Amino acid sequence: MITIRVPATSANLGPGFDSMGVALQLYLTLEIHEKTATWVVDHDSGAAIPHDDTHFIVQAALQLAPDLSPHRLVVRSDIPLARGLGSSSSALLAGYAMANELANLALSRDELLALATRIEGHPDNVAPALFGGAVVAYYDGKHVFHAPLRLPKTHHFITYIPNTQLLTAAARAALPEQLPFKTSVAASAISNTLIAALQSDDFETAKYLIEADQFHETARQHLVPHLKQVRTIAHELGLIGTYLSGAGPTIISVVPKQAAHHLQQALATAKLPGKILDLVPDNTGLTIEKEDRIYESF
Ligand SMILES: Nc1ncnc2c1ncn2[C@@H]1O[C@H](COP(=O)(O)OP(=O)(O)O)[C@@H](O)[C@H]1O
Ligand SMILES: N[C@@H](CCOP(=O)(O)O)C(=O)O
Repeated sequence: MITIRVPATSANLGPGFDSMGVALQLYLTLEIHEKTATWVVDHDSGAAIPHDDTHFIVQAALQLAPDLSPHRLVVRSDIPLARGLGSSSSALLAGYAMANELANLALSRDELLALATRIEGHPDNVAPALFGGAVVAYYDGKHVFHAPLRLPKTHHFITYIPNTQLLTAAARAALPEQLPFKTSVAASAISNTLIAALQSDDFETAKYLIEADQFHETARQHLVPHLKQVRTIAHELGLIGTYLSGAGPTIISVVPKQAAHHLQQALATAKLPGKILDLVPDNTGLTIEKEDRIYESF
C-alpha cells in the first residue's frame, strides 16, 4: 500500500494575496490499495462527494496519467471542504502525486508545483502544501518562483472554521477587476514589509501588517461578517494578527502560544457557529509512504 499525506494550507496570511501561504497540521491522507476493475473511492467527505472515477482526486490523477489502472482508494481528511483551508489544493496534489507514483512519471516537486499552480491559478496553497512551512511564491504563467518564509516558532494559529462553506470561486468573484495605482503600491508595500518583519523575527511589526491587507479582505467582508467579530474579540485580549484564511470563511489569529488558550476560550464564549482549533504549522509538506517507509520520489 502507498500512503500519500498532504497538509491543509492557509493562504494570504493577510496582505500576501495569492502569493503567501502556510501549511497547517490538518491532513488529507490518500491510501492506494489493490488494483480494481473500476476506481473505488472510500471516503469520509460527505454524501456530495462521489465514490467512483468522477472523484476529484481520481480526476486529478487522470489529468496527468490518462491510462492509469483503476485502484481502490481510501481518503481520510481533517481538512474541511470549501472553508479557506486549501482542501482543493491538497486533493489536487494527492491526485498528482498518485499519478506520479503509479505511472512512474518521475515529475520533480517543482514540476508538480507548476502543474498544480496552472490549475489553481495561484501558488499560495499548493506551494506550502508541497514543501511544508510558510512559502512566498509568484507564478508568471509558466514558472513558479518560490522561497520559504520564516514564522515565529512561538506562535499558534487559532483557527475559527464556520459551519458554512464558501467556494473559492465565489469569493474570487467578489474581488475588484482593478485596483487604483496608489492602493496597489500601498498593498504591496504592506506585504513586502510583512515578509521583511517575519524574516527578521520581528512579530511586533508583523502582527499589524497581517491585519493591514488592501488587496482582498474589504471586498470580501460582506461574505465573512465574522472576520470583524473575531478581530474585535482578539483585540479585546490585546492580540493583533487576525486575517481571512484563503478565500474564507475561516478566520485565523496568529498569537503567542501562551495566549492561544485565552483566545480559544473567548471565541467559544462568543458562541460562533463552527469549530475553533489551535493549530501549528506543518513543516514537512506532502509525504509518500510505502511499506512503512517515508520516501521521496520527487
Ligand atoms: N478531499 C476531497 N475530496 C473530494 N473533493 C474535494 C476534496 N477536497 C476538495 N474537494 C473539492 O474542492 C472543492 C472546494 O474547493 P475550494 O472552493 O477551492 O475550497 P478550499 O478553500 O477548501 O480549497 C470541494 O467542493 C470539492 O469539490
Ligand atoms: N489567494 C487565494 C487563496 C484561496 O485559498 P482557499 O483555501 O480558499 O482555496 C484567494 O484568496 O482567493
